[in-house]
Amino acid sequence: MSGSLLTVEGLTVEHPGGVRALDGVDLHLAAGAALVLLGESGSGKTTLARAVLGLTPRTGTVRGSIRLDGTELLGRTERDWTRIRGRRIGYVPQDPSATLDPLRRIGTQLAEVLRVHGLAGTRRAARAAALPLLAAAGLPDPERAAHAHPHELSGGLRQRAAIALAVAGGPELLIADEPTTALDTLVRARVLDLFTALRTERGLALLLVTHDLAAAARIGGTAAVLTHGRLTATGPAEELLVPDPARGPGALPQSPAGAPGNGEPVLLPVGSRRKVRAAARRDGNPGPTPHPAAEPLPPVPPRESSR
Ligand SMILES: Nc1ncnc2c1ncn2[C@@H]1O[C@H](COP(=O)(O)OP(=O)(O)OP(=O)(O)O)[C@@H](O)[C@H]1O
Repeated sequence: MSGSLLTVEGLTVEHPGGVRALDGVDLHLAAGAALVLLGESGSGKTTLARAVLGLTPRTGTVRGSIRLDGTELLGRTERDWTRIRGRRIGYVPQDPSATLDPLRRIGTQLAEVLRVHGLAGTRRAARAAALPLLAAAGLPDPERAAHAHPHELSGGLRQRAAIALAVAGGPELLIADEPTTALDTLVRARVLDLFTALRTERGLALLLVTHDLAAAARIGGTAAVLTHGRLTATGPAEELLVPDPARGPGALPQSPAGAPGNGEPVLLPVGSRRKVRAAARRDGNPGPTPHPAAEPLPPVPPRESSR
């Protein structure tokens, strides 16, 4: 597919014990675009994100193709991956402590990424370059954040620091795996908006893994649904996620299932939205199975403070 930055074709991943976590998955993500990967627990979302990062466990088997800008990623050596991860593909995990070293200052960690990828010649230049990165990630006081150890920041700011680390190498693709699950509602909205800002300002493509439909709606772009390792729906987020008419235009999707406006978002198979909504109006048919409830996210909130 022309214009595709990430192309996944026929991706099948088997874990030991014959667990087929992914089964013939095809996905495309254009440069600068957003793809939200939805699915219930165990549907294979993390397996897919990890496969794109070259992190499938050695005991697993991977078949198919994963191409970044036309270059095959499957079968790369660990040495190749050290140049791809961080530099071409950034990664934001659910828990920022998975990428932030608790014993080192955040500025030092950012400076190291910049130097490893040849983006700053000297330690001093790297430390100076870390500050605009922290500012771009929405840290209100970049100097303070650079001098802080991770535990000195609030959860939301720590996740922002992890995002700064993920984009420090100037990747074209950012993979975020449930990056807001551990955050409270307000902070969650701010961090999601940061991903959108990074896309528009830096042209980053975003692959967001989540089971949170409100988060998916806030990110927009294309949504893809995994069910037991297979892709069961894909299309524009606004087509797959049903907005609640009772809440007015621009409101986050709410489920018409059972009781309209009951606070539960709902995901519809591609092409069925009109049919299902008509049926729901006609006879109270609950329609498709709702995904786990997600709190509605607030509109553009102010920035969080340092602590
Ligand atoms: N290392 C592993 N060894 C064996 N089975 C695994 C391994 N990792 C994942 N699985 C299995 O693969 C399937 C998909 O798991 P995966 O973690 O990708 O799902 P998920 O959609 O990300 O779930 P969650 O939302 O709970 O994180 C599950 O059945 C899981 O138990």
